[in-house]
Amino acid sequence: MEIILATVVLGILLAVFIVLPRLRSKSVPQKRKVSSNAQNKAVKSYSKAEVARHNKRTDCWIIIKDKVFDVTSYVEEHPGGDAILDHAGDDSTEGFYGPQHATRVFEMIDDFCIGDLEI
Ligand code: HEM
Repeated sequence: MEIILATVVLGILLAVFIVLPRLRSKSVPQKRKVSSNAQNKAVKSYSKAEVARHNKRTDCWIIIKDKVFDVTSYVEEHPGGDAILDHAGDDSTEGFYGPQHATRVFEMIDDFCIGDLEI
């Protein structure tokens, strides 16, 4: 009986002082990491000259309304084919908001945004 009681008390002490603090300390840095990544993403900005260096099929950045998008992974998937490369490394705002794009396309670009254009 005493042995069982001692085991239960030891188990509770272990949970309170060792297992729970570890679980808590693991979750805190994870939260910090996510928020700092999100901040970096929002703050990053690129000059026109930097964007201009990414002007090919295998490395394609475009500018849409003062934001910079890395669409390299989308070039081959683009339903409009190579039209997405017309202004690779440059301002594609006019082409992007052309009549060929349904409004749902405007929501797709967020996934490709890498930052702001330096003004
Ligand atoms: C992130 C950037 C872009 C995305 C996500 C995107 C997406 C799409 C999608 C989904 C379509 C199919 C039509 C639709 O569903 O409305 C399309 C068609 C088209 N896109 Fe884009 N597009 C992008 C950039 C551009 C740019 C910069 C141009 C430049 C002119 C362009 C030109 C076209 C053309 C001409 C079509 C029509 C294809 C056809 O119907 O024959 N797109 N695009």
